[in-house]
Amino acid sequence: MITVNNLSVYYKQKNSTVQALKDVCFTVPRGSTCAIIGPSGCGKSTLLSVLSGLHHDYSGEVLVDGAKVHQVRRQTALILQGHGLLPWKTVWDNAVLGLQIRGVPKRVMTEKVSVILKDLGLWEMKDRYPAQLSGGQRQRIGIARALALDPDLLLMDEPFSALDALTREALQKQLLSIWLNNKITFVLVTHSIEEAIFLGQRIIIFAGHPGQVIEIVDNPRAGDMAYRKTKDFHEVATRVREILEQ
Ligand SMILES: Nc1ncnc2c1ncn2[C@@H]1O[C@H](COP(=O)(O)OP(=O)(O)OP(=O)(O)O)[C@@H](O)[C@H]1O
Repeated sequence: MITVNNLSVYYKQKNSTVQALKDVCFTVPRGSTCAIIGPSGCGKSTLLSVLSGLHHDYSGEVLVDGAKVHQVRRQTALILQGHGLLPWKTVWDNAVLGLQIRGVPKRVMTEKVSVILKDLGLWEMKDRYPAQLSGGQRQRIGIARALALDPDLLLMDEPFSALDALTREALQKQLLSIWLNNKITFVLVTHSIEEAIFLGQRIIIFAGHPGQVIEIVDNPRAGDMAYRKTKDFHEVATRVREILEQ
């Protein structure tokens, strides 16, 4: 689904240039999950901007579904940290926003968003405003809005970082069931080793300034709800921690 070859990104400022990524190479198979982890400032968010088509000033090759990424792609959804909710709109109005912008007929929109809100446990609160919800519920509206667009690729930038541990685990599981039911490809940027291992079948470890890939760990058991409590899980966690500490 994703092929990245020798990707380098520079941010040009008035009097200087910052290189954010250097010679990044990796692939993500269709329908699989991938976690991107690395220290602050190593270019993870920049990578998501490139993959989403928001940042197209790069060198190297970036292909999504076989096509070069040079603009925002219709079937790619991006969920950012702040979830981008409009505070003056209700849960329902926030969730249908993307479909409204695309001019989807009201009946189709209502059917689709109703199912998604029910699946995500947001139906009862559809007339509330974001300020009247918990952090986890707000994050789920962001996910609902993204899913309503029927993406085949879901990109997430630290979606659960502001949540407490239990809410975070509940949302991780919810994300996995969405993935199991919809078979979309997802790429998640995270600072949490646990989260990367629970959710990422491929874990891409970044380091440095400019950011480079230092290791790619295959983690095929990600996606199994019972994985977190296994010995394998803790072994992979130790390995990833050692690589990050190098
Ligand atoms: N618009 C910009 N202009 C100039 N430099 C930028 C810009 N955006 C990011 N950078 C720089 O590019 C590098 C990578 O930033 P990026 O936000 O992609 O890292 P990150 O790994 O996502 O960081 P964090 O984990 O802290 O969110 C950093 O050195 C950052 O200062």
